[in-house]
Amino acid sequence: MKSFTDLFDELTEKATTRPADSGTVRELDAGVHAIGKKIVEEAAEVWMAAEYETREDLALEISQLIYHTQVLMVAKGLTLDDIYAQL
Ligand SMILES: N=c1c2ncn([C@@H]3O[C@H](COP(=O)(O)OP(=O)(O)OP(=O)(O)O)[C@@H](O)[C@H]3O)c2ncn1[C@@H]1O[C@H](COP(=O)(O)O)[C@@H](O)[C@H]1O
Repeated sequence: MKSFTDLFDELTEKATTRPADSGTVRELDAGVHAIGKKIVEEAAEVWMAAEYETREDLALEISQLIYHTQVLMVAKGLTLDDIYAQL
């Protein structure tokens, strides 16, 4: 099982090593505007899943929202500590 920190470390590594088959690299290359749109899309899917779908569906949508949010963090050079400082 992967933790929030594990995923962030993995995405940071992908941004550095830039493997050709990485969706994260493709998303980073698409830019902040495109990543922001994914976040809005996933946030809406989280909302809809919470209202109308199963707990499992909701967990999946939340995981995707976390993923795209972390991609945005990497794109903008934010660290986990930058976020923890605001919690
Ligand atoms: N956790 C995720 C993850 N969650 C969501 N996604 C992406 O978000 C998409 C889901 O969005 P949608 O619901 O819109 O599904 P979709 O419409 O089929 O996707 P798109 O057409 O929009 O690409 C997936 O297709 C993935 O592209 C993720 N992509 C990668 N990860 C993890 O990130 C790590 C690095 O991945 P790579 O960079 O691809 O190696 C790995 O551990 C992966 O498991």
